[in-house]
Amino acid sequence: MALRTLSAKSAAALDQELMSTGAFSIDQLMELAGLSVSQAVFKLQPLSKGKRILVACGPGNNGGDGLVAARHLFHYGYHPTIYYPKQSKNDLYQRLKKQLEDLKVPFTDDFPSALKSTDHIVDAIFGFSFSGEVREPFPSVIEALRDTKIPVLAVDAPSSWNIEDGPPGEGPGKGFMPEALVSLTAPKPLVKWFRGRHFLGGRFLSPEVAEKYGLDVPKYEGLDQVVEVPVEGGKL
Ligand SMILES: NC(=O)C1=CN([C@@H]2O[C@H](COP(=O)(O)OP(=O)(O)OC[C@H]3O[C@@H](n4cnc5c(N)ncnc54)[C@H](O)[C@@H]3O)[C@@H](O)[C@H]2O)[C@H](O)CC1
Ligand SMILES: [K+]
Repeated sequence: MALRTLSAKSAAALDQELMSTGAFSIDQLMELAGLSVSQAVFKLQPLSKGKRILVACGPGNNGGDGLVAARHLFHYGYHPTIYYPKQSKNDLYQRLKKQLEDLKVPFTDDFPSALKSTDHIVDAIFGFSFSGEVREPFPSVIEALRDTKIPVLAVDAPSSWNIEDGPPGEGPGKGFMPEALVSLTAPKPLVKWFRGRHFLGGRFLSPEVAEKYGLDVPKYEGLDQVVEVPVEGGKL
């Protein structure tokens, strides 16, 4: 049975509730999200299969999840490289960036070259607040993600997909189908169109909040922050 999904509006409302009555801070939520992303990478791309991970980060919190994931990946023994062309001045992102710089994690402006020397890609460009047509400088990046043979893990949404209606019928993201997706807290409606390996992260929700939003909480194993879940029509 397919997991219940959360619309973009409900996902934003849930985050707001977690940060108000739930008493979480944005830093905590992003840290947990990024930790889940890093564990999904570990499951898809064990160190023995290649350590070079290109993390493409967008301007919002989806990009922040990517920055956090990169830090964890460094400590697991991977060699992350960051593409982060639209950097926010916000203190949270600046601190995440500083933490990576202190680890000597490289930042690159040259996405096509970075793509030639990586084993896996994390798409942390846009999440549930994406809307409209992809604006510069991201169209060519989305096209490259669409065309590459290197596996891509999408964070919360394949970037450029409409959160409710799924893959775009035109534009750079037309035909973009990442190998894997890690949904944060709950899958978004776009998951209906997704064909690939699907992970869920969010092992911190209280039973009350899960019930209020009608969310399924699958069984996480051991210390895992992600669990692999079936895609619609697929089997595990
Ligand atoms: N619940 C959790 O586990 C958490 C998930 N998190 C992640 O946060 C994103 C949502 O973050 P938000 O900042 O609201 O938005 P996005 O990152 O999706 O994008 C906003 C960013 O992108 C720009 N933008 C929007 N549309 C376009 C466009 N067409 N072209 C170019 N740029 C565009 C917009 O201007 C903003 O700058 C969620 O998916 C999770 O990944 C959090 O970490 C909290 C906990
Ligand atoms: K994404």
